[in-house]
Amino acid sequence: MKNIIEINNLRRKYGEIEALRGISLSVNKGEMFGFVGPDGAGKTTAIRIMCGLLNPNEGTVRLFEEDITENRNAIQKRIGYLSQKFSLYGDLTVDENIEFFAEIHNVSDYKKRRDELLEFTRLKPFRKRLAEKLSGGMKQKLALACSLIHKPEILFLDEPTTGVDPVSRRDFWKILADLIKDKITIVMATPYLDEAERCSRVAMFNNGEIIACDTPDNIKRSIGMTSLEIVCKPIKNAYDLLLSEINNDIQLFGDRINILIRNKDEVESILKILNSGNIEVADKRLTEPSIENVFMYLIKQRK
Ligand SMILES: Nc1ncnc2c1ncn2[C@@H]1O[C@H](COP(=O)(O)OP(=O)(O)OP(=O)(O)O)[C@@H](O)[C@H]1O
Repeated sequence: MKNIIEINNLRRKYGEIEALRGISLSVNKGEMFGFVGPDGAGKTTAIRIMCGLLNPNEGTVRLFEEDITENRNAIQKRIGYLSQKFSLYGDLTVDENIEFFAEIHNVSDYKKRRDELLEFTRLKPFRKRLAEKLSGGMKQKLALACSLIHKPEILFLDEPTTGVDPVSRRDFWKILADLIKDKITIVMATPYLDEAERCSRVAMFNNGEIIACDTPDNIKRSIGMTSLEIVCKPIKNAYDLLLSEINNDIQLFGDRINILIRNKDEVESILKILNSGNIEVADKRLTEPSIENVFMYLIKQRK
């Protein structure tokens, strides 16, 4: 089985709102597949339909080569879902939360699995702690452990690291990398474009559509642009000046400006413009565009 997930032409409306406008994609077994895009782009709706929790208005979902509408119960036993609203029980301990989810999933012989998961998520020292007393990062790791108790073959994660501090995020990603080594397939929605870079493939969602779907490297190459990064000051003046003088895609990141250029000859004319505005350029370099650059570029192209 190559494609463990196949969705075809999914459409879903909420009243007048078209949350999904005919999306299709397939996920290979063992992939770490990312759904990226702004709030409201349709990522959660797509995941809920793929988990069989919401029906589409049109289109099909096949998991493990079977149609979800025909085999919902059997398929749901083989998948895990960590939703944005996944709720732990604050008045239960770490151990008791996992036990509770084991019961929900009818896992009777759960103790060995629980120990493995606590080891795996490095939560063992905290097993007797009430869930409400855990840090944000630990809560997410416990939620992940709960959604893995029944050994799912596909794991759907909806923004699992939103609001989690950077160190815990890194820790969480190490755990996900171990899951991939164990041949679990992961589909993960994330608003963080740096997380998208860690996925084997990415679907970029915008306004209910998929505007690009490929490896991060191929997506970056696909636009045929280079990123010119300039460190200069006063940065705001430089940004305003460039916006008024050139039509390129320009983004401001702290003390640097990123400009997408098609042709290296453009560098000279951009530097001339900055010079004419008495902008002091401390550094400049050409890099491949970031996923964020590309995403903004693709969205603008469609407007
Ligand atoms: N239950 C609902 N009723 C009405 N509209 C909804 C409902 N759920 C989602 N929507 C709308 O459908 C669109 C897609 O939402 P969805 O939650 O799938 O996007 P998302 O990319 O996951 O964003 P977020 O990260 O904010 O959840 C949005 O316009 C949203 O407001």
